[in-house]
Amino acid sequence: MSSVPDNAPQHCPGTQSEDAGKASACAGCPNQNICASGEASQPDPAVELIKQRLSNVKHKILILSGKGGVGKSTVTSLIGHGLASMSPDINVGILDADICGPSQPRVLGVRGEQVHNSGSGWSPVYVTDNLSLMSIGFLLGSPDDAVIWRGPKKNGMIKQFLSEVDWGDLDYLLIDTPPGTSDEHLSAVQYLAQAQVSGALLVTTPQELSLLDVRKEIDFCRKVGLRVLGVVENMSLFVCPNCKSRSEIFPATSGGAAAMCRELRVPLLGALPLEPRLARACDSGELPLSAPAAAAPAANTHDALREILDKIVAACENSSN
Ligand SMILES: Nc1ncnc2c1ncn2[C@@H]1O[C@H](COP(=O)(O)OP(=O)(O)OP(=O)(O)O)[C@@H](O)[C@H]1O
Repeated sequence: MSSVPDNAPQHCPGTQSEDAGKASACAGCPNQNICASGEASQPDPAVELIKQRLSNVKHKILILSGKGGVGKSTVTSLIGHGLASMSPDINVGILDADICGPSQPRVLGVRGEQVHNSGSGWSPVYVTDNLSLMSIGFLLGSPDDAVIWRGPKKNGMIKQFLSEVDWGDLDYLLIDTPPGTSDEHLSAVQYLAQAQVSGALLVTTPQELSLLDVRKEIDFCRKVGLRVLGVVENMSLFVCPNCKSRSEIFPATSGGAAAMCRELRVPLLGALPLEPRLARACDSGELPLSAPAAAAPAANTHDALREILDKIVAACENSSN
């Protein structure tokens, strides 16, 4: 991974270089003194702390999307609940690291719950017996409060989230990140460097606009050495509940996620339909997979989700072998 900070001048030799802080390019750089002292090349102690903290978590998955609003949080909650529903022995945690728009407490129906801090760290909120959630949403005074933080404060919160939540033993930890590739993503990847992340799962709609941004995410993953577990295409088709006709609400003019995955050689995990019942369940905080039959998503949504879950389980098992 590059050791050149974002705010570095042109021709920066990198913080790990022997010339760090001493090259002519370093003159006037705000980091020059730190680099020259050798401090910048020291590993951040948080990396080791996070490795220890997450040592009881078998599979850690980052959920990324290029664009906002493509359903990343919805898909994260569905996958989390879906994995937890496979067996009461499978323990799943969701870390809502979407610091500027934490929506998991609402989607999972635990808005207004309190998190407690004890000697062993923050306890997450339990959505079901084997599905837990930690979100900055729990720490805000009101759900309508806006979080306006600069980079260092956001990075500090990510570090705290990764190092101070007492998850207990988990089979899967899903880390729901903000849209795009920002400082927070880079920080998360750097903090998780020693924690053996299984990989990243990318969420997109079939629209070219969303796919363009997912291409950037895939490039990001490749640059930081993060394995792409696969892509989920969300809101791909709409099946009319009355006449059963199928429509592409977000047309896949360039072949959708399938064509992109073929071209970039990344796995397509599946496609979830546009399903009004999912949107309604998420708004009301009802877990769609536990909803009564009249409000539950249609069979094709369940089948699509099952296929995605099976592929995630297989990809994670593969990465730990
Ligand atoms: N498959 C789907 N069918 C119907 N509605 C959906 C589907 N997926 C997501 N939605 C709805 O789309 C809206 C946006 O979803 P969501 O909040 O999950 O997106 P997001 O990518 O996490 O957004 P952001 O990045 O801005 O937080 C929500 O109202 C959600 O209920």
